[in-house]
Amino acid sequence: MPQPQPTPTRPPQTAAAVQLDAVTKHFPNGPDVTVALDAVTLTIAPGTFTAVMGPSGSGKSTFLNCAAGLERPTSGTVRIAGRDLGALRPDDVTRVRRDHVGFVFQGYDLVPHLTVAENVALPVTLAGRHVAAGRVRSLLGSVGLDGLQRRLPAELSGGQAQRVAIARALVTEPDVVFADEPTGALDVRAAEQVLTLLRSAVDDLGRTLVLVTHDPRAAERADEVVFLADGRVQDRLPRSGAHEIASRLLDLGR
Ligand SMILES: Nc1ncnc2c1ncn2[C@@H]1O[C@H](COP(=O)(O)OP(=O)(O)OP(=O)(O)O)[C@@H](O)[C@H]1O
Repeated sequence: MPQPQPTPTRPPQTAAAVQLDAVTKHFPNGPDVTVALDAVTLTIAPGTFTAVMGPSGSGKSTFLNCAAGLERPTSGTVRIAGRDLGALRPDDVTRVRRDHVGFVFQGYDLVPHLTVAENVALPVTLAGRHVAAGRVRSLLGSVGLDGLQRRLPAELSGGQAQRVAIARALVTEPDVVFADEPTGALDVRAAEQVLTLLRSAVDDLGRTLVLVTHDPRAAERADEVVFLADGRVQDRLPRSGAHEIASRLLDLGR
């Protein structure tokens, strides 16, 4: 008689790049509680670009911080690449973030005394690994910054600094890139360049992008726009023009 074979252990199935189930986040507010997120359930498919919009105070940054594993929800579950962050020890959450997630923020967040090349390599060097100089050069080339690797952040324009931040977010080949208002401080032309780069990270590299923005022109590049209001998902819109997105946003405020 053939013996039954043991079931092979498989890595977790990752039909979703990011999965939020009933995620709630409360903040103490004097004697009261602010409900920043209220039972948010959302699946973000791999290789897609999702824009998150909503009025000020609607919970966008809290959503991003919880979805990226930077903040722990009060209740509910967040999965990145199939890993339930709430079930992991803090060190393991850090490892999931390091291995699977890249970040781009409005303020670029470059280290001022490190060169452009050192800033790009930082997520890898912080993890105790080495990144080949050629890889950093080619990433800088792909964001249009050939030849700037020895500059310091203070010697860059805002658009250049944000492109360095994008190269840094991509250096670990993350599954998901979270971006919080990455074009908020840029003029129209630099913003267009940054959005084109982020879009191509999705289309050409297969990354998943989750972008918080107030700008309908940024959101019109997304495959889906998720509208938050009062900490809840109020509306979703498949790829749409800036006018349609702006009018949905206005409707939320009514
Ligand atoms: N650390 C905190 N402590 C207390 N309350 C907080 C904290 N962070 C956020 N909040 C509150 O949670 C709610 C959601 O805030 P959040 O920053 O997520 O909104 P947002 O949509 O990103 O706003 P904005 O567009 O103005 O940046 C707000 O009422 C805010 O005051």
